[in-house]
Amino acid sequence: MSALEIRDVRKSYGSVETLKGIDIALESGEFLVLLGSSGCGKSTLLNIIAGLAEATSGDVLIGGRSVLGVHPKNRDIAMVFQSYALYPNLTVHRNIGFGLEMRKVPATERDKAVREAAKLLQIESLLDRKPGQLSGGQRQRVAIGRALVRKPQVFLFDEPLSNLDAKLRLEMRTELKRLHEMLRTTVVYVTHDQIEAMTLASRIAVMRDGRIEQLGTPEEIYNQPATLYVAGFVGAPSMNMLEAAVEDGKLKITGIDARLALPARFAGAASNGAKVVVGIRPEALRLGTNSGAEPSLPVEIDVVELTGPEQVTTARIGAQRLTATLPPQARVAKGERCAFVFDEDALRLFDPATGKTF
Ligand SMILES: Nc1ncnc2c1ncn2[C@@H]1O[C@H](COP(=O)(O)OP(=O)(O)OP(=O)(O)O)[C@@H](O)[C@H]1O
Repeated sequence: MSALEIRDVRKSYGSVETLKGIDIALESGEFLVLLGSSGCGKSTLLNIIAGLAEATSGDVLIGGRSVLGVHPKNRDIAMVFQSYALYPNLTVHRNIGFGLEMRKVPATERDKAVREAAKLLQIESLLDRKPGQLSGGQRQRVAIGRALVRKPQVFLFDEPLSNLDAKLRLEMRTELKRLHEMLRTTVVYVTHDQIEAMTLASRIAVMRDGRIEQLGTPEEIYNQPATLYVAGFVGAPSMNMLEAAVEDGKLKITGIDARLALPARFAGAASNGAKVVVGIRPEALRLGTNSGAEPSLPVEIDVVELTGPEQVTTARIGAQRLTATLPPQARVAKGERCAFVFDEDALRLFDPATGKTF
């Protein structure tokens, strides 16, 4: 039995279909990240799971039970929002215990649960303060504490870190990962931050325009993107995409004479004459020579940006561009002609007509 199952969920606002048939089944303990750009329907889906919005059709099952029509507070879920929604006049202790207080949980039991959560979140010393006396990160911990004490079957997070500054975001991300590894509660987490998705998720659903474009482990999403959209969305700098065509069993990059061998794994899929998009990650490219010993692309260096751990190097290849993340000691200069080499395994091929991988 799945901990959470979403069956062909659709949602329309008037004549606009915001969710166009979403299917997901989560095992207990999974950490699912809904990843996608603004407006793709992530929050709508989360709100439908929470019971804050109603699906136009389809079903949501929590622990094998359909929760359609079930009030949010009876769904055995707890939600953490981007705006922490704490009660400013109540102490941290009462904020964390508020849900339990509403359910008439006796004070001693409540106190025990609050202290347990506070200990997990390392905010025991703050229990007597009011939210106004806390930093952003501490407030977010309180909001998480309030969800924790309910011991729900599923945690729902809606961009919980987006109000924090970069450093704190990173700390809280690690904290969330630690908490999940400890508690192993099923999580659905909405973000548009691909690093958050890659680091936290056991699986990522990349959403686009009301649909799931790809559902897979972070490793699958990164290494085997199913579509050009996914390939471009995950990874920074993003995957290089070169226009090319299949000619006599080779890949001819548009606008230059260079040809690459067509890897055997694509031989049956991409037919002669077919236009293709060649995908290759910036970190798969190295400086090398056009000796023919390994696949190589002739380039002219255009922009070199040292970020500290690497040099993000953008080069021209005909009228197209290629970005390589090179080690800081690589000697490259604007205007230089050289070759980027790579392992054949790193090459991805997409059909520009459908956007899908071959
Ligand atoms: N109550 C509503 N009435 C009408 N349209 C809505 C309503 N709520 C959401 N939408 C629309 O549905 C689409 C999906 O919105 P949703 O908030 O789910 O996207 P999102 O992926 O979470 O985006 P963001 O990252 O910006 O929050 C958007 O086009 C939005 O304008």
